[in-house]
Amino acid sequence: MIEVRGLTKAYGRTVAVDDLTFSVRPGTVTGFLGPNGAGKSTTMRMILGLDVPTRGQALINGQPYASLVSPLTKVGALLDATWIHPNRSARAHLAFLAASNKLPRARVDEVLELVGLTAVAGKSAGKFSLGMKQRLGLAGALLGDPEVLLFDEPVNGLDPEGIHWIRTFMKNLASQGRTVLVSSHLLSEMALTADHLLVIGRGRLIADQSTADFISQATEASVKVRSPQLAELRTALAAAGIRTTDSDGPTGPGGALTAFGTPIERIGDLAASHGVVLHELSPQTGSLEDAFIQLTGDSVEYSGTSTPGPTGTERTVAS
Ligand SMILES: Nc1ncnc2c1ncn2[C@@H]1O[C@H](COP(=O)(O)OP(=O)(O)OP(=O)(O)O)[C@@H](O)[C@H]1O
Repeated sequence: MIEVRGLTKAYGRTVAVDDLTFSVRPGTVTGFLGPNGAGKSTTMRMILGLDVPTRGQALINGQPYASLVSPLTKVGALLDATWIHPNRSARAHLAFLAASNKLPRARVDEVLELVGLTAVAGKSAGKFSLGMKQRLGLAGALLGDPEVLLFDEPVNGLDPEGIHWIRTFMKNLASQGRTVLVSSHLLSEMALTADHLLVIGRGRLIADQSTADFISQATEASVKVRSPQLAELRTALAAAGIRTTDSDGPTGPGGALTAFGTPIERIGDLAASHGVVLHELSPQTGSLEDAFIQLTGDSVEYSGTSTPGPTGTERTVAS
């Protein structure tokens, strides 16, 4: 369990983290989201005792990091996978970590096996691909078999297979009853990985709720309907006071509409009562990306226009 109470960090006049209070519970993957510069890394660094809070505190299983005995057995972290001695082999890197934390040497081969690096354990880590470095970073985080794990952007730059592997790996760690906090900008990936979300903007807490609630609260549920009798259906829905839009947009092939604010059963019943044939009737839920943009819009420190500037480059304006 991670508990953060009134956590604040100011760098001169910049308040990077502003009075954050939340708990990260065991048994689930908690996603830590926020626009660039929101304060995610600073928060993680304070939880891990790498930065000193200006105010407030962060506790791991009831204790600040600094007072943990054998901290690697309580909390493991992957903050920067490229932070490896380039000439050291994966096994030597982990053996060094194990020795400096008085952890059993046998654990090195166990964690290499867990992350699938046994076959390359003798190779220089400097020659590893980014995906292999991420696996080595995970192995380091798991060396002490900790209950609490923090991962900062663990899937950054990985290919789809690597992303899938890390997703499954994190879900497994949570299902073993561990506390897993993971930050990422890959929202479609976080929607698949995290059951719970902490969302921050400009250092402040915006949301602390289940991923499903976060999405449904910020986006409007709707129903997509495809029919060869679209005009009749549109008229029938309008007569029933149901708002619709053209699903395929002005340039699409037509034949489908989206109806808002009405249960799917009522749409189906109305179509049947007007003798309208349906080829599709499907519920549409908003995406995590839609919800994120909706709820963090005011917290984005630097936003770009989507219109290229006169030289063809994107204009960026501070909001
Ligand atoms: N050592 C530092 N000195 C001064 N300012 C800092 C320092 N570290 C972070 N900041 C500032 O604190 C704010 C939060 O930064 P932080 O890296 O925690 O955000 P983040 O949410 O992790 O961002 P990103 O998603 O871009 O990695 C930013 O305005 C950043 O410029």
